[in-house]
Amino acid sequence: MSFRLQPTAPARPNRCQLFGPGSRPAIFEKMATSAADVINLDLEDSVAPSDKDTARANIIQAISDIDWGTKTLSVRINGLDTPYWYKDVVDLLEQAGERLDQIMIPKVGCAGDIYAVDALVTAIEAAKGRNKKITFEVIIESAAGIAHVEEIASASPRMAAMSLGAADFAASMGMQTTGIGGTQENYYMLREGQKYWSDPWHWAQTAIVAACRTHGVLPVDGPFGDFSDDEGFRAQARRSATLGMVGKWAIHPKQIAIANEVFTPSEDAVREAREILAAMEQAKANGEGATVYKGRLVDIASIKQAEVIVRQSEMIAS
Ligand SMILES: CC(C)(COP(=O)(O)OP(=O)(O)OC[C@H]1O[C@@H](n2cnc3c(N)ncnc32)[C@H](O)[C@@H]1OP(=O)(O)O)[C@@H](O)C(=O)NCCC(=O)NCCSC(=O)C[C@H](O)C(=O)O
Ligand SMILES: [Mg+2]
Repeated sequence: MSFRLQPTAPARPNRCQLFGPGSRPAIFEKMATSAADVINLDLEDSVAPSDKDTARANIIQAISDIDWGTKTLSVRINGLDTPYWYKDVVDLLEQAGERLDQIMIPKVGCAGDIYAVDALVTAIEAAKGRNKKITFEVIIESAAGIAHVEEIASASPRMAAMSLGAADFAASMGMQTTGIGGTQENYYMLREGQKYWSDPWHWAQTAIVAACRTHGVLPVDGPFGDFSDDEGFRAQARRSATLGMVGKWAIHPKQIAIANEVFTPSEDAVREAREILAAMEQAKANGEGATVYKGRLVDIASIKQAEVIVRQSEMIAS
């Protein structure tokens, strides 16, 4: 371990982030009563330019009027390359109640983007005497974003979460696909005439996970566009969870249950983790740093791996 200890990410459930356009207030109550841990009310790409003002007003109203329970309540503002974002921040921070937890900043390209929003948010919080400090989540969805992913993760103490936005990311990278996440037909290895599909999102996901874990930020997998493909969504979510991501977006309510299932450690996984911890306690009592569990080596690193699973399950249960 480095002399500098790895900071812990915010201890909150973040298995599923449910999105809904700010221009469609009829679904807000349904979002609030859903099983998603995080709600993302959108002002950005699911809202037409002509609807931006109405969507902003709908969201401000709904933040106070609707009972959002214990969910993390987040609003996705417009990108810093648009004429909308400053008004999103000013109106939300000046007019929305204290129930707002978080702002999602899309298409971030460098730490300076976070700095700009932080400066504006900090000034309004002070001017308005807001008691609760707003946290930030960002979307990595451009070549610049992934190239500067670590400076972005450490850009502000407000940073709480970071997602991969597969659609804009693919466009920015010039990828030959119109799919949003999942298997891409032409991304395969060929051996003895057989195709073996690889995961084109893998490298960006691991870069995000490493940057987030270095700086105590939650790494999250973004959208999976084909909401009729449950098994494709499940497979993508399982890969993300295996890599260290804590959750995934839902762009349709039917994706929520699958995300919650995948990002909640199973009873078997928790039982096994607890057994490994017990085996290592016994090893320690015997003066040993390693032992055998179900025919395989477990050692001091295994304690940390098992603790990740136990901590996740305890945090979700609490
Ligand atoms: C995708 C949708 C437009 C589909 O809506 P709809 O046609 O109404 O779907 P259904 O008829 O199947 O709906 C069934 C019931 O569920 C309710 N519903 C629908 N959507 C939601 C929702 N998001 N939250 C809660 N409830 C919802 C319907 O009202 C129906 O209810 P009932 O009649 O009572 O049975 C729509 O789902 C939608 O708008 N989804 C979110 C789109 C969005 O926000 N996109 C932005 C995020 S993805 C992105 O931006 C890309 C990213 O940035 C990147 O670059 O990768
Ligand atoms: Mg996007």
